[in-house]
Amino acid sequence: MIYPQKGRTQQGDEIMRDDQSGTEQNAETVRREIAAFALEIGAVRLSPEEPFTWASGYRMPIYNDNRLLMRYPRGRALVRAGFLAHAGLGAADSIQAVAGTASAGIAPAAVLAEALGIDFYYVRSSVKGHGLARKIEGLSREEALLEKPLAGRSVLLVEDLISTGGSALAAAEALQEAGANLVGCGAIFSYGFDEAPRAFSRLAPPCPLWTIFDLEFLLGVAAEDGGLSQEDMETIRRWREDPFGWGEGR
Ligand SMILES: O=P(O)(O)OC[C@H]1O[C@H](OP(=O)(O)OP(=O)(O)O)[C@H](O)[C@@H]1O
Ligand SMILES: O=C(O)c1cc(=O)[nH]c(=O)[nH]1
Repeated sequence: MIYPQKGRTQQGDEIMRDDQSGTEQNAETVRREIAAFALEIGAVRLSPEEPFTWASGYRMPIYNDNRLLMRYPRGRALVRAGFLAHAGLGAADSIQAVAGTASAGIAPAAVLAEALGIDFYYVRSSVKGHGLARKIEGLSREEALLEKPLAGRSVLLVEDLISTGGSALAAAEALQEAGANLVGCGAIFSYGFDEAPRAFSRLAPPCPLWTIFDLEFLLGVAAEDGGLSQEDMETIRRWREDPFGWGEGR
């Protein structure tokens, strides 16, 4: 058997060594590396001529595919380190479980649950139409018998990406309805639109929303490292003038 050389995409050990420190400096280092890596592997794609349709239905010229980050050992190590470095996880001791949003939030949530050595669930966007007919998967036999299966459990929701925040909000509501004490929602990436915090402000009790990095930060890294072409930077600049109106009539 031929074993692959340990290239950049397979490195991870050195990131994992001190990813528990949770300092701002560490968070900043990981944020830089994850943004640079996302650009390097082509996770950020631009297609103004044939726009992407987002989950919210909007037509947009940009698509950030975090699933590609999860493909690589280095990407998984950076995601793990990014979550662990976040100040919101300073109270990690009080978190009893991580719940991922289906489907792209499942892998990062499982990676984090493993790193913290705690339980893992995932939340479907709708109740499954067959089998156990569940919306929240991973309930123990005992939990499944309860009307509020997650009553009293402190759960962190993990999403891969926040655009309007609608998908994460739906999962958060499902967890709260199941009785969970939702301690926060952490995502790998956010576009930084006002829509997401606005959507989350509807939650009662409130749930802090935070991300490892956002579009503004990614563009800063791209400008310094040349991770995006001038043409792509210009496309993004024009789109950002009116992101939700950009796709009208296209
Ligand atoms: O903030 P929002 O406007 O809700 O958009 C973000 C959501 O869109 C994507 O999921 P998608 O529905 O494409 O499904 P997938 O996770 O199964 O790929 C992404 O994984 C987020 O869940
Ligand atoms: O809003 C979305 O659906 C969306 C945007 C994006 O950039 N990447 C993604 O996976 N989903």
